[in-house]
Amino acid sequence: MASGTRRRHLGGAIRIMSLKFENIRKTFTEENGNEFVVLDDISFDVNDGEFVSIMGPSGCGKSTFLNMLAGILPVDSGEIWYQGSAVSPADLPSAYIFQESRVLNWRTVGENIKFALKAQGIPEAEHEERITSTLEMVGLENERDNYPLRLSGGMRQRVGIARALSVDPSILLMDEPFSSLDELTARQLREDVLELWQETDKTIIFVTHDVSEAVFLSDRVFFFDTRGQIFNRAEITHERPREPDDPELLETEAELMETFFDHMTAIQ
Ligand SMILES: Nc1ncnc2c1ncn2[C@@H]1O[C@H](COP(=O)(O)OP(=O)(O)OP(=O)(O)O)[C@@H](O)[C@H]1O
Repeated sequence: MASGTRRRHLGGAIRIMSLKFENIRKTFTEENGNEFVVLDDISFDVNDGEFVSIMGPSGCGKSTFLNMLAGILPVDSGEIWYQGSAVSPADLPSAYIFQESRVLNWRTVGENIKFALKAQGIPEAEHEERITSTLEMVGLENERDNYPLRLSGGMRQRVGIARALSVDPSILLMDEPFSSLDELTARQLREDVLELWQETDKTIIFVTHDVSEAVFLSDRVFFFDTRGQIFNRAEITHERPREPDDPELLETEAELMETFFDHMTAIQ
């Protein structure tokens, strides 16, 4: 993947708020009929081309939030604004990258991407170019005719990324995409995703429960708690490119973890 230069979104001259969530609320009903609140009054905005992470403990509603943005789950109440208009999730130009790549094992890598292109109604005439270019972007140009089960976990996740990129979404929704990979592979993929982000200028909303991953990747990190609220909005101002083991990044991680534990203890 080629390296690219990138404007800085935060603190730089260009800062366009494109996506806004207002008072998003979600409840589920338990088997006994009791309703419980998963997300309560979630409000934040995301700048065009920004990399934001949603961080929080297991069960705090991170995936639920992303699933609502993807239209997989209905939003109970609240509004989503995109480029100045109130929209429904179906109107968001987004693509989802799941924790498990969710590729179709009985189709080749190329066919998996074609499947996504057809599902999105992309004209047939564009398929060839899109398949070729997105496989090149993720370094899988030689695997087009291979089947996913013959690929490593990291490569399968790259197929998932290529499939998402192939429909050219403005917004990428990523739900713990590297959590099932070994740390070396995850590190490589984090760097590759950052390069792709820099080259393509996508807006990324990334869910993780790993604070070091959030700090390494993000412009801002929104911390959700078990009451379904945002309790910390952290701007990560470290220069890019970043090194995962940079002592300054580690210091930021430690500070955020302390804030996190203090808060979780306080609300227990
Ligand atoms: N469809 C559903 N029906 C009922 N309850 C649900 C449903 N989906 C999620 N939940 C519950 O909502 C809560 C939030 O789940 P969610 O998967 O969003 O959490 P999460 O923060 O992504 O957790 P993790 O990091 O473990 O993936 C959990 O208590 C979960 O059991």
